[in-house]
Amino acid sequence: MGLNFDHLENQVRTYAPSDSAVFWKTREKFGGLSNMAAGFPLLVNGVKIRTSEALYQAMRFPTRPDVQELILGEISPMTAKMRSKPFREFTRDDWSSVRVPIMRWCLRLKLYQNWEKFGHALRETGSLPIVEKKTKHADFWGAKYVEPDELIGPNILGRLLMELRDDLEQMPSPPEHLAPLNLKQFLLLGREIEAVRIVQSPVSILF
Ligand SMILES: Nc1nc(O)c(N)c(N[C@@H]2O[C@H](COP(=O)(O)O)[C@@H](O)[C@H]2O)n1
Repeated sequence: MGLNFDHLENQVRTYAPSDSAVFWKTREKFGGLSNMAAGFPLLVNGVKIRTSEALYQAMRFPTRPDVQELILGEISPMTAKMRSKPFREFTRDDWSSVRVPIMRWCLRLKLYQNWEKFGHALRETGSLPIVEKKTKHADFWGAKYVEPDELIGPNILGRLLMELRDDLEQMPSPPEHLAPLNLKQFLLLGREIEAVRIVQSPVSILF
């Protein structure tokens, strides 16, 4: 089941935090679900990538391998995100319509290349709604507290994670490859992204 892509930012949802798997800080409960969580390395076109956040931010700039390199070179995922900010005018022009499939692809890769660890993080949520908590704005990816017992927002990241959790239930093992997205300029460091071979990638091997 996929998300309906029409005006996603208007598709606001309401969640009861006490009955949800709410995450924000990476060291807190369910923190492994955050794109900012360390310890879920990725390998794309032979390029080592520390976090799904760094990969997602790099994908904004397919025609700027120099910017991608700066983002991927950052050790902290938050700094990788901050690195992208001065260059946002160079974001691919179709970003608002491709960012959700790109995020979905990043999350799939995070699961397939970190099968046990990320699979466990997803399963640990049981059947609870998954919600990324926002402290200031209920921006596109998360939801924010409006009352102590009410989180409201589009929560697109949480919804993609729930979709992935549903898919995981049907998958006894990771696939051998993750297909690239059928997008123009799906590039990493100047090379078209190919089908990603799924390697299990403990941090100690990669970094
Ligand atoms: N500012 C911030 N701090 C965190 O700890 C976060 N988890 C997030 N959210 C993540 O930011 C990514 C999208 O950022 P943009 O839409 O490019 O601004 C995405 O991974 C969110 O989950 N933000």
